[in-house]
Amino acid sequence: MPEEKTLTITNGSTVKKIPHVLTVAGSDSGAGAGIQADLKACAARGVYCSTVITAVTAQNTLGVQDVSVLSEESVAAQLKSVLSDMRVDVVKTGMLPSIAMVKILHDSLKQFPVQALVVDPVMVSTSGDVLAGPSILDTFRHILLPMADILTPNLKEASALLGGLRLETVSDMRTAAKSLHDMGPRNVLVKGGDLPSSSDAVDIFFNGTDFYELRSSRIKTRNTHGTGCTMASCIAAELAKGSSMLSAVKVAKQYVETALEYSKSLNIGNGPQGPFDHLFKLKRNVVNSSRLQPFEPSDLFLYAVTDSGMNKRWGRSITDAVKAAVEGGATIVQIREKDAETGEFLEAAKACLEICRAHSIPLLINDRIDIAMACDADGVHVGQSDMPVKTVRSLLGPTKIIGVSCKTPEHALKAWEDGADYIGSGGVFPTNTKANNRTIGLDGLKEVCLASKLPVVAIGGINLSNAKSVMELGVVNLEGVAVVSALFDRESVEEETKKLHALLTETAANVGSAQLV
Ligand SMILES: Nc1ncnc2c1ncn2[C@@H]1O[C@H](COP(=O)(O)OP(=O)(O)O)[C@@H](O)[C@H]1O
Ligand SMILES: Cc1ncc(COP(=O)(O)O)c(N)n1
Ligand SMILES: [Mg+2]
Repeated sequence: MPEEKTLTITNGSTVKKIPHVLTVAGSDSGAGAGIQADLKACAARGVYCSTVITAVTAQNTLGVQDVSVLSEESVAAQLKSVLSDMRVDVVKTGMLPSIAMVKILHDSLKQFPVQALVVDPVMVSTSGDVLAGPSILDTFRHILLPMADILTPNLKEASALLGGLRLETVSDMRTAAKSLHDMGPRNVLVKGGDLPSSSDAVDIFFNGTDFYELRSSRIKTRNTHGTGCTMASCIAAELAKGSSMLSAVKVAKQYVETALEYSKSLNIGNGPQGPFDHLFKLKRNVVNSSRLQPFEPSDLFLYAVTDSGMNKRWGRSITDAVKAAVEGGATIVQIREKDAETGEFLEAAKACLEICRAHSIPLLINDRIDIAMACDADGVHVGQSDMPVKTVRSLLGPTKIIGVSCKTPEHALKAWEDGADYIGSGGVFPTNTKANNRTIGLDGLKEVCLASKLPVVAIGGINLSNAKSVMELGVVNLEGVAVVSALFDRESVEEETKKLHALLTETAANVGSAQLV
């Protein structure tokens, strides 16, 4: 995951830093919500998660059968243990069942300040069971809300905090977001999962100045237990990675939607509200058991992109070209056929897929989502003017790899919000492979990498004589180089790939021992 990559040198040794969220919440024995949802959501987002347990609930898909509230001393001790030792970036709160616990949290955060506090004011479970009684409302209003960087109530919680205000429309949700903001939290997200009349799942985000209406399709599923906890944890995770608040909220919404879509027909328990699968990404291609590993940023190390014109010039078939690149050490292949007949392209893609599968490396298709779907390729690569990433994601499902070409930090941020897996950035150097392609240079590449939340592969005019200068940038998120001419416009594709692989390996060894910026 890209977020693990900040390397720091202390006394000559290399230390890995991982963003860290602490959740202060209740345990759910059914593991759909509460602490268990928080752990899974953070794991799915590549963030470390520590836990302070406030209560132990006996819960399943039918409802809440029992609640045991932990002692205040235990909660205070857990908070001290984690906060005094473990460098927490963001704290997320869920079930806080007593006034004293809110006060203890307040005092702990005064003593050990963190970068942000995400408050999910859990009061009533979706099954209708009370998790924190109305006597806590004043403490929430006067102590908890003013501490929050973001407050994420559902409709019932927003209504309770506002003294029973009726919330039935999106316009009511805006009014509620504004009134809650007046109580002190820096940002408010009123979640509309339970909005009765809406065919979309609509949330309202308010930052004190602007309102944002965040919409996703409403997934038809019984498996929505834990959506609120997951949403708040995912926001916390993205904030811990350094994201802005609006971006964190958008990513969290997209993540919940994708997880629900992927889990819509899961069947766990006999009750009306089931849990969903947070770790759906780990299941990539398991069904076809052809490529068991999920996408790894290191797959981008030596990225071979085929070119139909070059293959023609050298009298090679696409499959011969791909086979040579793979045998020379390419770590991922993209087939880019701008003028092939569809039937012919599909047959070639199937043959290339077999070669790549035999070597356990991913095969992506440039632009042609239909071809990728037809041959069950590992994913696609799209440009800024091709099909939008969100649409591609909905067509290909959550587990396929989606790459997108980005020239600016804004492109990079959007790619991440829309659910891409990596970005290609360039042209780094001038190139003849693509007409009218603006060169961004090493400086432009560096700027994109620093802004990106996704792994980056550099592309455009990269060859044996300049690849070293690209990798020596030593910038975070830069995982490798993508090459066209330097491999495929040559006599021996395999030899050229081997040479480039050796050069990249040597450069990576030198860069790896220096500090990343
Ligand atoms: N069926 C659904 N399809 C898509 N998104 C949903 C669905 N149900 C809830 N959500 C989303 O999940 C997040 C949690 O919202 P909600 O379920 O209202 O909170 P809570 O779980 O705290 O009651 C929100 O972003 C909401 O829009
Ligand atoms: C221990 C615990 N904490 C929170 C919730 C809320 O669940 P949801 O995320 O569906 O609002 C829950 N049901 N149990
Ligand atoms: Mg919910």
